[in-house]
Amino acid sequence: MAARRVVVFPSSAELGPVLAHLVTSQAEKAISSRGRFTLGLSGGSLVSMLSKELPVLPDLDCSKWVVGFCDERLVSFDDPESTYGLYKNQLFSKVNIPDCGILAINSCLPVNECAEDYTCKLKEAFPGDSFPVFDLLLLGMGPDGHTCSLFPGHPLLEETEKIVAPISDSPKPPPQRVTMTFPVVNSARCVAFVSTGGSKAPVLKEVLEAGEGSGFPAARVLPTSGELFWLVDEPAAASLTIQVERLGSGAKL
Ligand SMILES: O=C(O)[C@H](O)[C@@H](O)[C@H](O)[C@H](O)COP(=O)(O)O
Repeated sequence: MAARRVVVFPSSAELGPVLAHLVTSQAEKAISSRGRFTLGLSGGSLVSMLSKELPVLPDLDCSKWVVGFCDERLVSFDDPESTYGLYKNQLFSKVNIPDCGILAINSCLPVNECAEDYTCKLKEAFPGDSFPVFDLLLLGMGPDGHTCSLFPGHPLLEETEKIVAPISDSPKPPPQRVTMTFPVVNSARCVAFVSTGGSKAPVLKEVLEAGEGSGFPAARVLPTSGELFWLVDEPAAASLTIQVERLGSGAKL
């Protein structure tokens, strides 16, 4: 595994622009070497952060982006709980990602079929990869240590074969979701967690300081050969005793 970087910002106001720069610099790198940029999005506070920061970047060109979802709630796209629906209204409407470059679930299907359908879409978008290799996955972490829709103690944590798994007993509503599995997450070239707020402090300490032994799903995100960033704010970092980097808004990672 490549080295992990834990970077602490005074608040999410300083973190946002640095995250946007990470996204665009990974995009440039990917497009110049492979002709496209594959990005996996998560919900939560990432939606508003990315929607605020990306569209204001001068000369942002997303015409070669392919965007998937690290997990998705199985609700219709016009439901306020739909991660796709939120991104559509807040981000996709403002940047030029081609419609064919957005890999969304089919929310009309029952959960098992929905996961199979999304698996097919990912396989088509990543021909030849046994697990899709995304250039960048953006992840959040809940105060319970979940990431994607991989929840503490859930059997899906042990999934080794599927690319996408259905879940119908999510402890966090809505109960029906589809999620990328750890083999996909850990195949990515770069993974960046964004975690802010004091409610994350105890779990962040466990995840970063006890690692996999903590048992928290977020601690199992250890890209096999990719980079791993933890971008956090001071309140989330309040209990950390490990060495961290401290950066402000003009910084580049
Ligand atoms: O599907 C969900 O229920 C959310 O998307 C959830 O998984 C979220 O990503 C994390 O709880 C982190 O949330 P924050 O980004 O708000 O910290």
